[in-house]
Amino acid sequence: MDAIVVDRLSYRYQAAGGQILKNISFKVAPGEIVALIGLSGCGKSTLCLCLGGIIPHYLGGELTGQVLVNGKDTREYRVAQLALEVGLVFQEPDTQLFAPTVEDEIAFAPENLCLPAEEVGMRVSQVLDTLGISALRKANPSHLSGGQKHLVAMGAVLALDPAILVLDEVMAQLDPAGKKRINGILADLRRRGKTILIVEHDPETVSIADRVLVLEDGRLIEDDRAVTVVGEWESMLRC
Ligand SMILES: Nc1ncnc2c1ncn2[C@@H]1O[C@H](COP(=O)(O)OP(=O)(O)OP(=O)(O)O)[C@@H](O)[C@H]1O
Repeated sequence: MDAIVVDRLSYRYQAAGGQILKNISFKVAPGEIVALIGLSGCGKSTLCLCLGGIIPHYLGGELTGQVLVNGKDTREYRVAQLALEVGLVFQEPDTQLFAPTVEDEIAFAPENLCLPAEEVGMRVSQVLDTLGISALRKANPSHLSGGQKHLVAMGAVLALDPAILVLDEVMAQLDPAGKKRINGILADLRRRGKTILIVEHDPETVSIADRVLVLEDGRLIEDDRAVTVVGEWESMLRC
């Protein structure tokens, strides 16, 4: 079974305006890392919100076509149920972080599932270790750098152990060393069987990806192996 199936997806926000996503179809196999690139405003974040069910459940609007995550139609499952399948890390980590410490932040979702305290503690330690942020355990998330906040937000979703991760520009605020570190983390997560869709502006950051999807004005214009498309994309940017 494919991890993600997007079939003829079109979407228009509730507010007046045109279609943001236009007849998009693609599939992602389990364990694949797929990069989604495209110019600002082309609809990348909107597509991420569709994958997590935030669209249409919270934002309404007009959605046609189908989105399946691990076989679940996002229209038929609640966002909380979908969160067990898809971990969504938003572009602005501040919208996701609210707890007084990093460990509370990461513990929040598994605690909400009423998992035993011992299991929650184990998940928190594992996630901190995977992301290399054990030293930040007692830190206040609001005092961290943008890049560290993204790691904590990623930790909060990884604590639910979803099979699919959707990362919306988590590397934008990182220096080259930080980007390299995230690429290492993604490679590690892939080894553990996770499927990852990562949105980035900068094609350089998607070197880890098996495939690149290119979105232009709400349309999927490329779905190809990374090497070819990144080369073409870079030349487009140089024009
Ligand atoms: N809640 C909303 N209501 C109405 N229009 C919206 C809403 N959110 C985004 N849009 C519009 O949808 C279009 C696509 O936005 P989106 O954030 O998905 O693009 P993006 O490719 O992720 O851009 P960026 O790379 O700058 O984050 C934009 O024109 C944006 O103004």
